[in-house]
Amino acid sequence: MIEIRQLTKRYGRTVAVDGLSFRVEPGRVTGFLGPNGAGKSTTMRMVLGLDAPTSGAALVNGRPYRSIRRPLREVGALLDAGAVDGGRSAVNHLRWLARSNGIDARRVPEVLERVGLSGAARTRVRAFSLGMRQRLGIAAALLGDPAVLLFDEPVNGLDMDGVRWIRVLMRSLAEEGRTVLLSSHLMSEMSLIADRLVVIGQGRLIADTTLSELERRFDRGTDVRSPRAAELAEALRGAGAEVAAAEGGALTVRGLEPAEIGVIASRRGLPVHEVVRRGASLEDAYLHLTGGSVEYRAAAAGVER
Ligand SMILES: Nc1ncnc2c1ncn2[C@@H]1O[C@H](COP(=O)(O)OP(=O)(O)OP(=O)(O)O)[C@@H](O)[C@H]1O
Repeated sequence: MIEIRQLTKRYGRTVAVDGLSFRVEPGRVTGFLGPNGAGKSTTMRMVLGLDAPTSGAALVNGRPYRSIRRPLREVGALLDAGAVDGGRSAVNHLRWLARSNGIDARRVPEVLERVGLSGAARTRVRAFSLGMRQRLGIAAALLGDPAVLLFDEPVNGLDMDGVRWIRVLMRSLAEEGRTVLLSSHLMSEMSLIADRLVVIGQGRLIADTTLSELERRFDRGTDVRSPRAAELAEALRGAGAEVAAAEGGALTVRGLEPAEIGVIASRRGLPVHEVVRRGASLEDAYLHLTGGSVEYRAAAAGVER
């Protein structure tokens, strides 16, 4: 479990994190989402004891990171996949990490296998692609078999296969009962991977929600086309739906599933020519939530004044 309590971090006049509070529970994948400069990395660095809070607390399993005796066994993290000595092979890098943290060297082939790098174990890291570096960073995070995992932008630069692979891995880590927090500035990626979302903007909490709750809140409904649209609209409203006129004479219906719309129409003998479930636009939801909190917009407003 990760607990962020009224966490604030100032760098001179910049407030990077501003009274932030949330919890990351075990057994699920939590996405930490926010535009560039929102304060995600700063928050993660404070969880990992790499930066001291100006006020408030970031706790791992109830304690500040710096008071944990064997941190790699409790918390694994990938912050910057580039921060590895390129002259070392993957296996040597991990062996060195294991040795300096009192971790059994037998973990090294296990984690290489888990991230799909067994075949490249002896290759020097400088020859690795970005995706392979990400995998190596994840292997390092898993080395101490920790219950809490943090990944900063783990899908950065990965192709669709890489994103899918990360999704499967993150889910399996959560299913093992671990606490998994991963950051991204892209809703499209987070919606594929996370089931809970903590959204921040300008260092503040904007939303702490589940993906399904967000989909429900930002549901765009179902478009229905009928030559007897007015009668159908009345029948659907009578069943509790919210009905609006859409483009080209169609109706946009919220509050009823397509199957329910079909049943109501057929009971009334009303012909239906088309039913299209539009679902939620999570990108719209994200823009709606973070609108106004984007750093460059705030900066531009400052220039205008
Ligand atoms: N060491 C530092 N010194 C001064 N300002 C900093 C420092 N680290 C971060 N900041 C500022 O704090 C704010 C939050 O930055 P942070 O890197 O935490 O955001 P982020 O959400 O991780 O963004 P990104 O998605 O771009 O990585 C930004 O305005 C950034 O410029």
